[in-house]
Amino acid sequence: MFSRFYSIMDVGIQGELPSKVEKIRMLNVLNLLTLLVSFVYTANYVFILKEDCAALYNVMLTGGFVFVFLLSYFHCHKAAKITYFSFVLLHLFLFTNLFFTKESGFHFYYFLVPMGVLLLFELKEIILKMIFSVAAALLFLYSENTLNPDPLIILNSATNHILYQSVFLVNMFAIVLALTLFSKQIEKHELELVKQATTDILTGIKNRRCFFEEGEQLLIEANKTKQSATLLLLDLDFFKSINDKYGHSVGDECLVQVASVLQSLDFKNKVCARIGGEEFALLLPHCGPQRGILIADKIRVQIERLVIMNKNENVVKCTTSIGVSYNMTNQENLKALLEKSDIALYEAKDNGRNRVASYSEHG
Ligand SMILES: Nc1nc2c(ncn2[C@@H]2O[C@H](COP(=O)(O)OP(=O)(O)OP(=O)(O)O)[C@@H](O)[C@H]2O)c(=O)[nH]1
Repeated sequence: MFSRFYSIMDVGIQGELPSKVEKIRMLNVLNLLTLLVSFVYTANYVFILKEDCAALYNVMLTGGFVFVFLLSYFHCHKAAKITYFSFVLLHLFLFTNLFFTKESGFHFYYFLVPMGVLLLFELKEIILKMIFSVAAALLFLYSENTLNPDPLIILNSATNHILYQSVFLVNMFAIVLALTLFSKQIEKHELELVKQATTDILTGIKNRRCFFEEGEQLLIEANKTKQSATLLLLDLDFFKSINDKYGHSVGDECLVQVASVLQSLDFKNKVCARIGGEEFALLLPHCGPQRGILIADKIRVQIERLVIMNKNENVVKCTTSIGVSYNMTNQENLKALLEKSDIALYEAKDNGRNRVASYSEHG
C-alpha cells in the first residue's frame, strides 16, 4: 500500500534534475489529494445527499486530475501544473456558479490556489503564478457578488451547510499540509546548503572551512581539559608528476582513495578533511605524539599500498609525506598547530618523502 503511494508520488521524476524532483513530487501529492477529496465528495453526493447528477459532473471533472498524472508521467511538468490549476479553477467555477450556488461555500476553495501556485511553480515562473492567483481572486469576487438564481442542482439549506463546513475543514487541512511541505522543503534545502558548504566535492570528506570550524572547537576543548590532541598534515608526493604522467582523472582517483583511507581510520571524534589540492589534515583528540606518529605511519603505509590503476591498467604509485605536531603547551590554536605540522611536513619532504616527521621545538 505504502510502496504504491510512493510510486504515485514519484511519477515523472526519473531522469529529472534533483532541484526539480521536489516540486514534481509535491504536484503529485497535491493532485492525489485533490483526487481523494473529489472522490469523497462524489461518494457524499451519491450516498448521503442522493444527488447523482452532481456526482456524475464531479466524476467527469475529476478526470482532469487523472490527465495531470499522465502529463507528469510523460515529463510535461509545466503543462501538468498549468492543467492542474486550470482544472481546479474550472471545477470550482462550475460547482459554485453553475451546479450549486455560493451558499455551498465552494468558492472559498479559491483561497488555496495562490498557496498551491507558490508551492508548485518555480521562482522564475512569476507570470504564471500571477495569472493563476489573480484569476482565483477575481473568480472568488465574482462568485461572492453574483447570485446564481437558477442552479442546475438545487440543494436545500441543510445540505449547503454541510458542504460549507466541509470546505472549511478541507481548507484547514490543506493549509497545514502546505505549510508542512513548505517547511520540509526549506529544511531539506538548508541541510543541502550546509552539506555543500562543509564538504569537499571531489572526495566527500570535510573541506578546509569545516576543518577550521570543527578543529578549532576540538582544540579549545582539549586545551581546556589539558588533553593532548595531535595534528597530522599530509601532502601527496610528486602529485604534479602523477597528473602530468597519467592525467587529471587518475590524480583525482588518488585523492579520493587517500580520503577514504583517512575516513576509514577507526578513531573516535577525529576531524579529517581535505584542506588543499593534495593536502589533507587529520586532528586526533585524546592522542599524544607517540601514538600520533604510529597512526601517521600506519596511514602512510596504507596509502603506499593503494592499488590505483590508470586506463592501461598500470598501477600508479601514490605516496604521502606526513608532518605531526601536538598541543604541547595546551595553549596552541589550530593555526599554530598547522604551522608546526607544516614545518614537520617539509622535513619529511626534504628527507626523501614517503615518510613521517614530527615537529620538535629544537628543530
Ligand atoms: N588531479 C588533481 N590535481 C590537483 C587537484 N588540486 C591540485 N592538484 C594538483 O596538485 C599538484 C600539486 O603539485 P605541487 O604543489 O607541485 O606538489 P607535488 O608535485 O606533489 O610535489 P611535492 O609536494 O613537493 O612532493 C598540482 O599539479 C595541482 O594541479 C585536484 O583536485 N585534482
